[in-house]
Amino acid sequence: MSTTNGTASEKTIYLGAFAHCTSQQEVEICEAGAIGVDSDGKIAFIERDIGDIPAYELCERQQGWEKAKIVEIKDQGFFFPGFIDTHIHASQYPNSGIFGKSTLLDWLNTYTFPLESSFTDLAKAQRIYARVVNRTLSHGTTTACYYATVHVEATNLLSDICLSKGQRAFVGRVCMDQLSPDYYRDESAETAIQATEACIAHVGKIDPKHHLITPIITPRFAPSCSEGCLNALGKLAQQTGLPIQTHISENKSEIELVAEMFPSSKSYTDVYDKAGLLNAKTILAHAVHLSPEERALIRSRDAKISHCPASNTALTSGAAPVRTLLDEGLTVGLGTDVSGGYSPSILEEARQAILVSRHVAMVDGDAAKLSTEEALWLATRGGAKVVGLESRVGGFEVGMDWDAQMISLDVVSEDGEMDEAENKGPVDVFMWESWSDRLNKWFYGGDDRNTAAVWVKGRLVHTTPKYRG
Ligand SMILES: Nc1nc2[nH]cnc2c(=O)[nH]1
Ligand SMILES: [Zn+2]
Repeated sequence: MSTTNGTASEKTIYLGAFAHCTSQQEVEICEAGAIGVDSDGKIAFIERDIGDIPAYELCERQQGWEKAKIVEIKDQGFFFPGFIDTHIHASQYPNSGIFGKSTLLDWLNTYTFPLESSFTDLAKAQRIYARVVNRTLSHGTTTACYYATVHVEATNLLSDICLSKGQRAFVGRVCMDQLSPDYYRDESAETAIQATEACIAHVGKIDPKHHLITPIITPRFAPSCSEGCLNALGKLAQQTGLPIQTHISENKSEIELVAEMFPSSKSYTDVYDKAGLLNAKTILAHAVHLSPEERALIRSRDAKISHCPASNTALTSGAAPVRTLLDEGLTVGLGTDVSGGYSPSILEEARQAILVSRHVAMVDGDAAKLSTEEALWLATRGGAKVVGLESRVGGFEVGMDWDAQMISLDVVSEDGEMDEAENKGPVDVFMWESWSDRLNKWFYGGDDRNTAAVWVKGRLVHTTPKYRG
């Protein structure tokens, strides 16, 4: 069950344990915390050790907070920052898990283009987009970078749905004027630009200051865009200052194709750079097979990378060298890449990042291994940097927005029996675990049953029966 509170938030104090990343290697866990969130959704104060002070006393201690609402973690759980999905195709959600043994280029033709082309049907778009936003919220995703389709009306609908359900979103109308089948492509570079401008104008009407929704310029990937289209989108990005998202260096056949199609460019990365599409607001998904020169170019432009390990494994694209990317100073976040990736969960993606890093380590050595802390950092602070919101979301600090999830863990009964009446989560706590153990048990074993409630900018956007606010 999911209920939402569409009203403006009231002053609220969140009581109980909380955890968040304080650096790429460190998670701070406070066992008895109190976080005050003002009616504008911003964190006003954080107390790290309230001991057993009763809630009413805490309210009286903070001037102006006497009448604050209290939301308390009553069982074994903790507050955690909302997840940031830096790369997800909302339109492909119905195909999650359906990819067989395909690889990128045949997967696009077999599964993806037929589904995306059907978004002329607005009733279908409404149903799918409502579901994917509900589903990602239920997994704790408070910010998502969405690819929609080429269709203006359906893309605008996705923006409307994110706004009404309260999810922070970057919404991209997909541009593709060559190579895809006739039934699914932009007629020309000019129509691709006009359609993109129409989607930007729509967001300008529903959320003019981009409080929650931001349009994002979206050339699908180099092979599906003519040079004219890439150049025009680069110009549009420069004129509007809007962010850009695209795919890069995902699959070896794709890279060969780019080399054939753009012979005057030095590399895949150079294609985007020449078109003015490589800057500090560019999000490049995959980045599996980049050369050292390409990584240096990306770094010099301060462009960002969305690591999509589940998709890279499912489509046999390769294992991205995340340790190398991080060591070279590139900014990295996580992307589910639904439906190249099979899951809408960033927690699952973080686990996959760890497992893929183990496979890289089996070839390149132990230094490639990511830790739980690093994967959680990629899922929160790293993602926030990728989308340019690192001062607002991704952690708990005074002045940041309350984009958060309440994680709830179940305690095993004395006799070990399961109470079938309750919708128990998959993580069992025996009460001998340290807080770090609990965090790891959630990380490796948890799912959306453990996400009791979710807030964006202080607004409650998802709850389960486990939430007792
Ligand atoms: N994973 C993935 N790669 C792409 N490259 C171009 N389009 C796509 C897509 O939809 N998914
Ligand atoms: Zn993708």
